[in-house]
Amino acid sequence: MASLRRNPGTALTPEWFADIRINAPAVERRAATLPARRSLKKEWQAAWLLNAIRCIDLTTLAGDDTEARVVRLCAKARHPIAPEIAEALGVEGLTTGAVCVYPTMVAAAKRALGNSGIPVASVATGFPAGLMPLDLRLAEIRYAVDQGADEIDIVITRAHVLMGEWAALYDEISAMREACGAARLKAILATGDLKSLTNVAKASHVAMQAGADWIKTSTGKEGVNATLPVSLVMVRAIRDYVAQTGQRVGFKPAGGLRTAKDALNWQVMMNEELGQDWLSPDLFRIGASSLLGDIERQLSHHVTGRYAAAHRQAIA
Ligand SMILES: O=C[C@H](O)COP(=O)(O)O
Repeated sequence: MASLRRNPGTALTPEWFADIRINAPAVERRAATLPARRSLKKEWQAAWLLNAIRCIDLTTLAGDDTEARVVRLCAKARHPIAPEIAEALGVEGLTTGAVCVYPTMVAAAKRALGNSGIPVASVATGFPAGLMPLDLRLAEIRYAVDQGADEIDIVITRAHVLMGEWAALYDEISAMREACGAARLKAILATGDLKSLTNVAKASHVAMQAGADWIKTSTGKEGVNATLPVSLVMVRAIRDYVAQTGQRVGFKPAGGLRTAKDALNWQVMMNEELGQDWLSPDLFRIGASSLLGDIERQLSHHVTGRYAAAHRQAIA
């Protein structure tokens, strides 16, 4: 079995990020060109949307989550588009990139996904705020892994970023990575809480130096979650890290990606900033709970020429 990509991390190396100053207006101008700059040809749009589906971490992270809802979510992850649409598009075996749930739902997801090969991601470390003693946060990671989680989406202590306590941030993420064992780690930066794009860039570097396998924008619970400007800053930090270490790190925008157009925009950015390799589930995931519905609607229209009136069974 091919070994999964891991980021070994480095020693904390402040000189690689201490002098970063992000020119926010310039980033915002560049991000604003993405949706307009590249109108994908119609026949290519379907292919890009299918690619987005295989990169989705299909997510339910709600206080009223039930095992039944998780079972329905996993069924959707295994068969994300209607059979007749898949057949018309000549697609077989399409699944989402992963399923993302709370720790106590991991076992149900593992059972429901069976031998599909779809990874289960679990949030942990006191999601979404992370304000718990470190030993309890590490215990939660170990619990999720013991339940069968293949990936752990951790949240960082935002105060470490806001106070510039980079060693403390590095140490906590390193400890979390160790607690993950064989499970891969996604570091949620909660960028909507970080006050500046410069802080987002620095936190991205520290998370990668501490061994994060992906860096992720948001929990989906902040006031502002994934945006194209923030994503641009994070993927450029990844580009710097690859140049500094030769190690590849994945990117996961999460929170508020709802439309097929969002899926196209983020993929155009990934392709233009990092290259085609970053359009694979190993290096790109979209954390989303409702995006798949709009992609399905667009694919159905692509095949039939009309929008499905009553959309397929909702998950929730
Ligand atoms: O990580 C996943 C996010 O919580 C999903 O956010 P969403 O419900 O806005 O798609």
